[in-house]
Amino acid sequence: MSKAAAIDIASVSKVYGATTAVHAISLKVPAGSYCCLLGPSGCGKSTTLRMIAGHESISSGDIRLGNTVVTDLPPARRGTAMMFQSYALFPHIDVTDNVAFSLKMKGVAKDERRAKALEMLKLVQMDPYATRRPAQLSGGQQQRVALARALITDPEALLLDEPLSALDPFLKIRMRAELKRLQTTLGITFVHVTHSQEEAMALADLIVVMNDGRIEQAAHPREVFERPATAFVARFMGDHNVISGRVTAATESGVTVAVPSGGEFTATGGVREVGESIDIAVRTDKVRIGASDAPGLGFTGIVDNIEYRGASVKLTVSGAGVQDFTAIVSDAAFFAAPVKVGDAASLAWGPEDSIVLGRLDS
Ligand SMILES: Nc1ncnc2c1ncn2[C@@H]1O[C@H](COP(=O)(O)OP(=O)(O)OP(=O)(O)O)[C@@H](O)[C@H]1O
Repeated sequence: MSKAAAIDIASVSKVYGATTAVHAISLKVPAGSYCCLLGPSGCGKSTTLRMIAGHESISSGDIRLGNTVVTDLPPARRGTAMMFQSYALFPHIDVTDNVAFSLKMKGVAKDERRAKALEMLKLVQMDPYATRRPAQLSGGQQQRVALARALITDPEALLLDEPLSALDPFLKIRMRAELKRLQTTLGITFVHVTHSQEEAMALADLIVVMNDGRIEQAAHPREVFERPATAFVARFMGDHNVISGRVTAATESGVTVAVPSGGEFTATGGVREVGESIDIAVRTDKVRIGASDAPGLGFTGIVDNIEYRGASVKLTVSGAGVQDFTAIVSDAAFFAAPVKVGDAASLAWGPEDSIVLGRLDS
């Protein structure tokens, strides 16, 4: 129905007085992709989105939408539409007029704009509510109206700032599926800001992990999960243990790392030099209880905590200079040889489950 545009962010910064909210980030979002900007509060994701939308000026760098440099264009001339966290519907007019509002601003005749609004309401399954006022709708319904209102301008890219954060957990999951369906149906580029890893994993085909105004990693969710680029990404995505230490041996295929007053661990990938301080990551779900059959791929420690999670059991073990190392094992594996808090336990993992994390250069 609409055409999708690629978004090219080239060395874009945002400075507010003494605060640099975004530090010279560069990112290419392919046309028609579902991109999630993910990161903790204050990392600069909303500022980045607002700069794409044109609601925030760009301190330096350029943004292109398709072949057009939009850096200095007003929001309405960029080919983007934005859906805000608070849906900001007009309370005194009905749903149809709310959706038709931007067409009214453009001088489109009443019948034509109401017909187009109804078409958009059908797209989000809200046509039965066309004559209601916003106050007569639930939060989820208001959100659908806000979506229809953003889509009526036929944007090449839809920008969404925490669109699901006001919804209850049940509705959140339903609307998540709706957003994905809409994006697939329309085929346009979506850029969605969220602080939820789960939401980003469920929706995106490009996750951009931000921290302190910089991009730590931009990749497909599977790659972000399987090959986190930095210790920040590994910790933020969860499900990884991060071990810090100094390189004592390095080959082309990997390293050995000594933990201060602790053990030595091996990890694959990432060319590193002896003496460097680095982080390695071990996936929590790849750890098993039992002695390691290779040096550097396990340790023995004391069990600090055990949480039963139904299909799995989460164990926290400290030893070999490593604190609160997490292992998630299947319930069958755990109950075959159960351990208690305070017991000594050996943990082990495979060579491919321990990887070298990169550094954040710059
Ligand atoms: N108008 C402003 N004036 C000064 N500083 C600002 C302004 N807007 C944002 N900032 C600062 O810029 C940084 C990034 O803010 P931003 O809103 O982009 O973060 P965020 O990742 O979207 O956070 P949240 O999830 O809390 O919305 C923060 O340190 C914030 O305090």
